[in-house]
Amino acid sequence: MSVSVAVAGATGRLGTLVCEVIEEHPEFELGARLTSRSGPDEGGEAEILVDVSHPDASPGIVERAISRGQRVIVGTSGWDAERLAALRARLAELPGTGAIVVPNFSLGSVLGSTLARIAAPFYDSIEIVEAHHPRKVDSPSGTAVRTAEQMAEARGHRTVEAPFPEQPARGQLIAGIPVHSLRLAGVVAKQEVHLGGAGETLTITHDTHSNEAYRAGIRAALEAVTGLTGLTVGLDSLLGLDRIGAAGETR
Ligand SMILES: NC(=O)C1=CN([C@@H]2O[C@H](COP(=O)(O)OP(=O)(O)OC[C@H]3O[C@@H](n4cnc5c(N)ncnc54)[C@H](OP(=O)(O)O)[C@@H]3O)[C@@H](O)[C@H]2O)C=CC1
Ligand SMILES: O=C(O)C1=N[C@H](C(=O)O)C[C@H](O)C1
Repeated sequence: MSVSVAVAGATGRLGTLVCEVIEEHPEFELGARLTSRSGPDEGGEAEILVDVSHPDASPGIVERAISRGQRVIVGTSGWDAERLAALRARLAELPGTGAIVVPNFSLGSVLGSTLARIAAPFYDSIEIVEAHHPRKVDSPSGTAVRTAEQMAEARGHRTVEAPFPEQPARGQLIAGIPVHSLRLAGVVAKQEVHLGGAGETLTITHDTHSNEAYRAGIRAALEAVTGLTGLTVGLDSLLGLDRIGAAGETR
């Protein structure tokens, strides 16, 4: 018997792809296509809820889903460290529940952020530039926020060079790291992490050329979520990337 999945944000760019992945997968069936006009109880009978809606709506959608016992996959942006901490605490109050928040379903993006995390302790000069299509509703991107937070943590929150409160054109500080956002026709999604040291720079760039980049990650999250309890952030642990570069890791 197939597992029923409800999709919040089903009419959107990402939601359309999520519905396609579910419909093509032999183990899942699309239980509900939810939009901004759906009622709070719609889709409640599904075993899994995928939220790919809007950063402002996402916390409410996720709270309703976990409180009725659904496994949850979140692809919506806006889940910064503060929101993640609140969700982790909430899941701990509801034993047996589980959610995975995936800032970026693309393999290359996850690898790029992992490389940035590994490099972060070795440089004191770090900036992130992200570019997206002009219809993106938020900035900076969820991926850039997550990358900055992971890099800051890897640095033990040691500050980067040149704080600049009086110079807004130098970017928005996220976890102490300047982040710059571009919104440009012709772009799908791009992130550059720039690191500077004595006599050298290192740039880690990832380009998303089409939403096809998200397909495999969506499938991986769907296949994993029923077996997860508590909060999982990113595809890192599903890909075995979370331990690479961590203290004590030798591979
Ligand atoms: N994790 C990842 O890899 C990726 C994440 N994203 C993120 O996914 C989210 C959606 O992006 P995208 O598909 O481009 O956005 P779209 O604007 O194309 O679609 C948004 C969807 O959410 C619904 N929606 C909008 N507002 C609300 C609301 N208040 N309550 C419930 N549903 C609502 C819309 O319904 P309606 O049709 O009624 O307006 C629509 O179905 C963004 O946060 C984006 O950053 C995007 C790509 C990849
Ligand atoms: O809105 C988008 O398009 C994307 N949003 C996510 C983000 O905010 O990081 C993921 C990806 O960059 C595409």
